[in-house]
Amino acid sequence: MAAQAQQETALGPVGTSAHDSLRDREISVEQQHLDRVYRRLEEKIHEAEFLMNDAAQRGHVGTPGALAERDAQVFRAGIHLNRLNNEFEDFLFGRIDLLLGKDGKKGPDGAYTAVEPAEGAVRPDNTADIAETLHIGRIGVLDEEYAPLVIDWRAPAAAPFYRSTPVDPGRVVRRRVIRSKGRKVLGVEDDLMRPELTARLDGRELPVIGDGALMAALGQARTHTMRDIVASIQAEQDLVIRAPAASVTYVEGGPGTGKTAVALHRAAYLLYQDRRRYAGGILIVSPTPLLVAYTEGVLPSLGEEGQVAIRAVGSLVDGVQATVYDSPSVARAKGSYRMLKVVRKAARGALERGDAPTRLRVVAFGRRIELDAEELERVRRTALSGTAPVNLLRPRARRLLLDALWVRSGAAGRHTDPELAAELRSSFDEDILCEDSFTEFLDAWWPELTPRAVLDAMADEKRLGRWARRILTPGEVRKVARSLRRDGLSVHDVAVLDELQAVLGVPARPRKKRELDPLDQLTGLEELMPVREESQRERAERLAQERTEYAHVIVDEAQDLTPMQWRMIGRRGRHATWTVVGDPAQSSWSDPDEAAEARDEALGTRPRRRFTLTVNYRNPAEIADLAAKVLALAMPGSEAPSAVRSTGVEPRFSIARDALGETVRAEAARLLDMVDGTVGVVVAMNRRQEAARWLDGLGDRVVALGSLEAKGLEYDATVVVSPAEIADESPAGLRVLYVALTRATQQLTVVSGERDEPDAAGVPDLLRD
Ligand SMILES: Nc1ncnc2c1ncn2[C@@H]1O[C@H](COP(=O)(O)OP(=O)(O)OP(=O)(O)O)[C@@H](O)[C@H]1O
Repeated sequence: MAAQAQQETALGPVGTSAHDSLRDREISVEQQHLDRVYRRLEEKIHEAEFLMNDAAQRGHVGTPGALAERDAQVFRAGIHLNRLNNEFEDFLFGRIDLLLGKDGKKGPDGAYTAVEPAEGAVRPDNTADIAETLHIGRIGVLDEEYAPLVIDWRAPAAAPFYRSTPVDPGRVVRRRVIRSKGRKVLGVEDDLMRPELTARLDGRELPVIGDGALMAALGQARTHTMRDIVASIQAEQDLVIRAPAASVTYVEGGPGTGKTAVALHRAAYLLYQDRRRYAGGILIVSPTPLLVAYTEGVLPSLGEEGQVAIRAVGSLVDGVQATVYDSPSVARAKGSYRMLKVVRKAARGALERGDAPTRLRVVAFGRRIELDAEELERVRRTALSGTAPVNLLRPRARRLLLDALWVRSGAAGRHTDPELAAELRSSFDEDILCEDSFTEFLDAWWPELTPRAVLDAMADEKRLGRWARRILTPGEVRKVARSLRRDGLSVHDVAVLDELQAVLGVPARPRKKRELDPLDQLTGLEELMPVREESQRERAERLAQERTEYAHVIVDEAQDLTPMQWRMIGRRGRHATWTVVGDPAQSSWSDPDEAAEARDEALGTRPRRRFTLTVNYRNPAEIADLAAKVLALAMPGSEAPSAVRSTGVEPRFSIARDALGETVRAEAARLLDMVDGTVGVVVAMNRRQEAARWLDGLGDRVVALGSLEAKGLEYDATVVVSPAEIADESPAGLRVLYVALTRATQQLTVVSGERDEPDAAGVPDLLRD
């Protein structure tokens, strides 16, 4: 608003056409710049292609030095081409006009580095000249003279674009967001950071267009994929994105404060800062596959393909994609620290199978020797003592069996001479080891256990009962065993599988010799080479398969992780730096203290850098105010973030008398007519399938979601079905309801059933004052 006022004062009263012509003129100024940028990009693409061809022509032979140089050249050109060829929707999106800086120093990107204006940059009569104009884009582009045509948004010189505010403007006079599609500039929106100044650029007064980019961005209709926020990152968010990578960056903030967006932009920023280091991989852990699908396009739109693996917590183990949810009580048993104890017992106990041999018979020195069940049991117990991974104990078990057979053979006391005794023993062992029956026995009696096989063994209620004695209640044992007999793994089973993998261990196998390209060895750069044919998802999957640990781990919706899940993620970041984002008020986990302990164990003693995000960019105030009522019940005393805008549209309440499905369908259809984008219908988890049927035929702008699946997502409009059902689903139900109520960017309808005890206006008990 300040910007508009300034514009009108500067130009005098203006009619619409004057207004439009000023806007058109400014658009054409930016268009000229964008044309120049594209001309330069084309030159760079030709250059990169030339370099690639030139390098290829140098062939595969040469001195190691020449080959290394060739490879490095191909690498650089490849990265470049990959970036340049990326069709960015709005390649160039920002501009700042700056006062003269304190010193005349330039940074590596060709821009002046000073944050504060030089003395005298503003004259006593509050006039000033613009000394520098910087354009900000998704990647940096230099002109022929190495002057910056576009500054990469992650470069230090771009920071004032995000950090500058009218309260603390630094050198920035005007901040402009440029909207473009392909090569065409469509619009500009300006914010004036120093409204008190009359600033001149090339002798003309600096014009100001529009009333700010943030509101324009927030008002846009939502699709099923998240957009980047690169053109409108706010100052408090920028501090998080650019925080140093070291140790743990811990970010809290209520719904809609941009935690997910910030986490994704931070991944892109870290790669920009230190690409080599993060070639070790960045892992982003997301709560659901729906949120992975929703966010997965953001990094490519920021110019980052590969290097970052975004994975749902149910897909962290290779080859597994769990989407099934356990009932709250089963989830609680499987996710808690108690399960760790059960898993450790199961991993050892799984060797005792009904079909395992109970007698070992061998022939050595021409005699038959036998170990009975009791003896075998004793050997097994001795072998299993301690905590070493079960699969690595097979050689120890074999040795103990040989010892027991040796004792049983009676040959032990035959020689007093130690050398002769040792020789005799070694030929005894050899005799047995080359017998097929011994190896067959060992394979059956001490097989290599897979996590899956042990999990299957846990599905047997009797066996699980033994392993979980005094750890789980009999009721829990029954329910957990039953859940494991169902088809398909649950999200919580995945952490159990991963723990089993750690407890069982993988025995060393003879290594297959990999055929190496000698160039790989020379440079080690093959990991960094962009492979253009691969999509982000394919590359992430490939990288994840190759990797068990990452250089940086970003955890989104961290408040939901169970202790077992923290352990699983912790194993992937033992040497990593971390960014952890979450909101305790949205936690669907019933025991936050236990989860906090597991989190602290995963993060170790690394120092924490804490940030809080305070502004809700998603919900209009009308929806945020309603959700705040549930927050007050779920977490009394905690503060809701303040909504940045208001739409004047109050949430709507509707009562479904006997026809829940029909009412929900009608409300969803109504919202589809009112908004351009998406509609989400959030129901209690056990109504998921039913709800999908209610919406049959309404088109793909509307989706039905279980309450736990709504996590992190957003829609133009939402229908929240029976708050009471959602709240009663689990001990964390009120917090889950808070999540459900905070998904809409424009409109919210609450449908109540009988259980909600709605008043005459349809407002359910839980949402009344
Ligand atoms: N600076 C910004 N400019 C424009 N849009 C923004 C900005 N910050 C956040 N948003 C938008 O606000 C919405 C909420 O952001 P995001 O999903 O990252 O929030 P969140 O804190 O993760 O929310 P939740 O905790 O509810 O999952 C998104 O649509 C995001 O694009």
